[in-house]
Amino acid sequence: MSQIEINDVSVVFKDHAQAIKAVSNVSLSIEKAEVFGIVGLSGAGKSTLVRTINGLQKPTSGHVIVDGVNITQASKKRLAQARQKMGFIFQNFNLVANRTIAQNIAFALTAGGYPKEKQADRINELLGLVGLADRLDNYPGQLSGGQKQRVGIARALANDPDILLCDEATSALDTETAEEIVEILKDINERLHITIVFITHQLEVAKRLFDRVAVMEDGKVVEQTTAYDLFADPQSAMSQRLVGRFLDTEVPDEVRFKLRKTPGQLLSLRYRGEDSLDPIITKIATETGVDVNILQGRIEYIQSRAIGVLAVFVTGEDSAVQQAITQFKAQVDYVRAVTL
Ligand SMILES: Nc1ncnc2c1ncn2[C@@H]1O[C@H](COP(=O)(O)OP(=O)(O)OP(=O)(O)O)[C@@H](O)[C@H]1O
Repeated sequence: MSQIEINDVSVVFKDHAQAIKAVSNVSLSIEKAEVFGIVGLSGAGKSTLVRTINGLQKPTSGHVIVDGVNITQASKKRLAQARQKMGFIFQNFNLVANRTIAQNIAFALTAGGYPKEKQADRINELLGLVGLADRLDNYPGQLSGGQKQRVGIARALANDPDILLCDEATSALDTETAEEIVEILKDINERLHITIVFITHQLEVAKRLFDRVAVMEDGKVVEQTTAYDLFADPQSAMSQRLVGRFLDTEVPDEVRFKLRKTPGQLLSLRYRGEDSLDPIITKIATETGVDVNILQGRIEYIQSRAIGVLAVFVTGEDSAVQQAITQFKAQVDYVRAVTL
């Protein structure tokens, strides 16, 4: 059995006369020690779904099992015990402003029944883990956003959880700070083998952190795959939209303007591996009689594997261009005709 089993879960909110189906018949299995991401646009149902894992949100139908415990039907006592084993990291840190960093973490330790006399050592240990051992007497207001989130992580780890649930944990941070937080979480996952479930709309985080990912749209999971395959060959329209924004080559407006005056087709290509597409391009150009101009190209690495990203402009007789597009589609993982 997987560590987290989400079985046919739906959540319906009654808002006056209206019923909002925030989560719609979602089933997911999350394995021990993996980093599982949930991505989607705002309002897709990500937070609501993740809150069913620690019982903060009761499903309207379906059930969630964590480490063999049916969270949906558990008694209050059993649910409280299960929750101790799940740390939660919030977008806005949720630190108590008029308490020191040490006191903020002490709250979590006390809630978890950690012996009072051992708390000071544990707080030092936890803050050491996130590189903030020298800030324990500071107040949250004296820390930067990134530092606050480190405290959020230390607090979430207080009671030795098996699972960390992270709701947009990097979204309030600048890119560089977000990367630092991602590195800390990666390290925690690797060293402590803690399962991480991470909600985000930031594809940069998905690229750096996730092993597997579920894509949500309108309460449903529309795709479930590895992080690499999500980027290399997204299947659903929503995944293509999200990844497209992140991976597509940006052709500058001036170039677009020029290209508009030239009969031809702009193509966005993606392919697995580091090898150059030159031989394929030359072959297609020779066989169909089109010209293929490479406008842009780069290699991205996801889970240490390469994805090539290329923008090419294909010119020639209409039928030859169409033939070339068909050949590209047959030989390259992902091909999208871009409207200029
Ligand atoms: N307590 C609630 N009462 C009524 N509707 C709710 C409640 N919580 C969430 N919703 C609605 O459920 C839908 C899903 O919201 P949810 O917060 O889960 O999405 P999300 O993907 O996490 O988006 P965001 O990233 O913006 O938080 C939205 O339409 C939202 O308005």
